Amino acid sequence: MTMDIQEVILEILDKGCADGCIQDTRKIEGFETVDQLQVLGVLKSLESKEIVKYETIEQEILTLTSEGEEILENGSHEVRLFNIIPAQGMEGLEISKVSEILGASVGKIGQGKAFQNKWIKKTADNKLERVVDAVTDETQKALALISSGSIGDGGAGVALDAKMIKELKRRKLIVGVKKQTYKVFKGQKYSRQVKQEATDLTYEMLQSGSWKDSEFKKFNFNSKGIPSAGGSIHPLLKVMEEFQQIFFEMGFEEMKTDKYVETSFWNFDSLYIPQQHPARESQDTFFIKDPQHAKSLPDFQNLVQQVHEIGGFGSIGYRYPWSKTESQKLVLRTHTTAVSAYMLHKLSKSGRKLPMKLFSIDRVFRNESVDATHLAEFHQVEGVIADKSISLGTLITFMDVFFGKMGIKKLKFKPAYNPYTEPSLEVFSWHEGFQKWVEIGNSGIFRPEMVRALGLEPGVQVIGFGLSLERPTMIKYGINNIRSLVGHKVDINMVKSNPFCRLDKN
Ligand SMILES: N[C@@H](Cc1ccccc1)C(=O)O
Repeated sequence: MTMDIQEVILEILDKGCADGCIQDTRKIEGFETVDQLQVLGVLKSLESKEIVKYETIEQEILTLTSEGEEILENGSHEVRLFNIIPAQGMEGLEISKVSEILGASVGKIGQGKAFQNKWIKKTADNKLERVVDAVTDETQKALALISSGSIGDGGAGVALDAKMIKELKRRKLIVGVKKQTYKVFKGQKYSRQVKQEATDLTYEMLQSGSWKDSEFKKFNFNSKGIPSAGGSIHPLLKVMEEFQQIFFEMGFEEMKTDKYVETSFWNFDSLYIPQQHPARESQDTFFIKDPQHAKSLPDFQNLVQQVHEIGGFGSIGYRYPWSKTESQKLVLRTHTTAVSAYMLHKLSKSGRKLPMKLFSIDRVFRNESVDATHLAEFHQVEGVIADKSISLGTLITFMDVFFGKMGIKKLKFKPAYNPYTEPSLEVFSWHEGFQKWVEIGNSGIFRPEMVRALGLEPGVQVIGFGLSLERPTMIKYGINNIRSLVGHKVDINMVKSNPFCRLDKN
């Protein structure tokens, strides 16, 4: 049977009941087979529109067991026992006869109860005699009440107290199941007709003016919302964006880093890295097989060659024969400093005003053995500043500000070596979580052999620093294997479920 639950409830409320409410939704005519959960759904929806109010009542529904049913039909054991004993004044019944007439179990329980109720007594010659005239079968009556579902109405005149129910349960004549039922009242906005609530203000409503009389569905601020099915931003990209933001805040311009293949010239020679440097060997660098060499080199190659071979700008150079073919070798760039060198040259040639503040965040490649924290490719975050009267103090102050914006307050610098910077500083930060100093980057003041050859004027200094993007991302997202962050083993769910993070947390 399909029944409009809402319609029935509203109809009853409309007619009005004793105190204007429905006492028990379970007792509504025709609701015997209706699931109260369905009723609850209707009540909730009506309540949200303030059409009804309701209270939940925890109710114990009692049902008879098969033994209970049997007693309902034949009477209780004790009454059946009482009934086979002759009336008062007459000779009693021999105990041994009891089980013959009633069966062992009924007889035994019946005797126990009848003695307890002081209905019978035992004579010296093992006979049972009545002590009272007549008895009423309270058990059977209680079961009849339970069976008819009229408990609580008090109609039959038998008080079915908690003690009796407990006793019937103990005797396994009834079982109780906890269920919920509802008491329903008219709400403040009670109406027989339920208006369909609008969920959106539409163009049509505005045009026709119907919005004035429309009821709008309330927002449910507790609703979690539907998880978005579309793309999510990878943690590396989120952290990248945060770095970008810091650079922009500090007045940096982003460099174009879309070429993974560079000449050795830009990757090494222009940075005053000698051609015999171990970083230029194939264990450290990926060389391109086809084509192996760039067709030409920039026009200031002679100056670079000269600085390497005999020096200049106050330097005596490395004093070795510089090879053009070596410089033409194509490589997968090992650092984005290749791009910084290119941009410093290009911008100073075009007469760009100082200071020049440039940054990049992009992929670099190193022929390293891969493990849980190293891949043959990673992302480098790099910044350079060219200006007059820049000193080591400027570099340190800059780093304090830059890393401070990421929430990294405690920095320590350690002297290091780079062929292209002097002095060079390794940057360490105090990691609260790990309770130790962690290396976060590398930095320095670019050597005159490099920046003067690139075309920067005398008196202009350039500071630079670089760090990996993966390291802070792994720390932030608690990822300890780099392969979970980059490459084919990345779990798409990890990408979807990780929120945007701010670098300044822990
Ligand atoms: N190129 C360096 C980073 C760096 C950039 C600029 C100046 C000093 C150091 C590296 O690979 O680690």
